[in-house]
Amino acid sequence: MEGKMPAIVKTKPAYGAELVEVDIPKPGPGEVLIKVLATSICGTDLHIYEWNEWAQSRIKTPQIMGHEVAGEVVEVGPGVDTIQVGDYISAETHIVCGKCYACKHNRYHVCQNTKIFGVDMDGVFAEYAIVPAQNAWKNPKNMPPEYASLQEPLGNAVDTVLAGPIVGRSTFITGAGPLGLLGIAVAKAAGAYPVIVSEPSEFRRKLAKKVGADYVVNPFEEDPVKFVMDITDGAGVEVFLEFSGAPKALEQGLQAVTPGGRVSLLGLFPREVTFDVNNLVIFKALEVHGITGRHLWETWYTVSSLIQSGKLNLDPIITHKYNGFDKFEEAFELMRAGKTGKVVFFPHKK
Ligand SMILES: NC(=O)C1=CN([C@@H]2O[C@H](COP(=O)(O)OP(=O)(O)OC[C@H]3O[C@@H](n4cnc5c(N)ncnc54)[C@H](O)[C@@H]3O)[C@@H](O)[C@H]2O)C=CC1
Ligand SMILES: CC(=O)[C@H](N)C(=O)O
Ligand SMILES: [Zn+2]
Ligand SMILES: [Zn+2]
Repeated sequence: MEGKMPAIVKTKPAYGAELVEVDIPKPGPGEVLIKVLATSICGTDLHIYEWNEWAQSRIKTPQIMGHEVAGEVVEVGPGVDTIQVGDYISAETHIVCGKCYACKHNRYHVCQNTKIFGVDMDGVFAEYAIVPAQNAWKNPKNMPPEYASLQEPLGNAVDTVLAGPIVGRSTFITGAGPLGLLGIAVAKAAGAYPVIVSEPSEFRRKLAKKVGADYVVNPFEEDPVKFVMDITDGAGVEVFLEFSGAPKALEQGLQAVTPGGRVSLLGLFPREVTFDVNNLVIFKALEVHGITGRHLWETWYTVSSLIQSGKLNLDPIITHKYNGFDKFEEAFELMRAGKTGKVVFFPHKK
């Protein structure tokens, strides 16, 4: 395929990005070219857009942004025999080596040589994009592209929620950003009850209720730990899921989880965190899980089945849909202001 295409490019090592015409890429050995049908913004894209400390340490400009995607394969590179033209795919963002100690122990999600597209190489905020064939995930033809694009972050949420037993378990979630909202949807679909959500943004507390949260609390106005204890008759919750990356939320969640309960930590903290490990973890004998990426490939099977089951209440989470990329700056600013759930672009819709 020859020609030019619009793409959202991090052109300079500074705040923002630009919509520019770039060459449609050619798939190399082991790669496929997809027509991007839907692509969604992740919190990591926002870090890159804002050009925070982490982004400055990791991103090489100029680079096409984005890593959440659903598309149709339009060209395959040399040596590709698992994927063919016409396949409808999404993509695992972690490109793993298959050779390191972690990969040899089937822990691909923590491969020591992970490269992430849209982070370490050109991404998918464009009309066409390159995906390594080893990272392609085939979608059922009837899965809406906006749902298919959400499978990657849904994978983070699934690994967070389903790190242990959840059916009938009382659950406390801190942070109802896009990922926390997906976590609420997964927890409810998996039978957690009650699901109690702590979130300072009123817009996102309302979204959390729409997605299925049983209780919501504003941690900036009332003590979420007391709120949880009142609901659980002083026992605390069986499960604490951290989706905010706020140090205070972490401490509150560890106080709110019942002794012997379990904890999943997905949120990334802005700096090192100090808290009373002896009394909040050790003497409570908590089971604590660090969550990153997605288990390859079982998490993708779980996500796809959950979406096809119709039990995931995703529609309230997709708050903004844009045809083309023209209004991408509006999209990023709204997300930055915490006034969105998931934001999806449809590059070919006019
Ligand atoms: N471990 C991993 O593999 C990945 C981790 N992440 C991280 O997961 C986190 C969630 O991602 P997004 O939803 O996109 O982030 P986000 O920043 O949009 O959402 C975080 C939410 O936490 C809320 N919050 C802030 N302080 C709080 C407090 N004290 N108590 C309760 N809620 C509070 C904010 O209002 C916001 O709605 C981020 O830290 C992100 O960097 C994202 C992708 C992958
Ligand atoms: C880097 C990312 O934001 C990505 N969603 C991931 O799972 O690693
Ligand atoms: Zn992401
Ligand atoms: Zn590896």
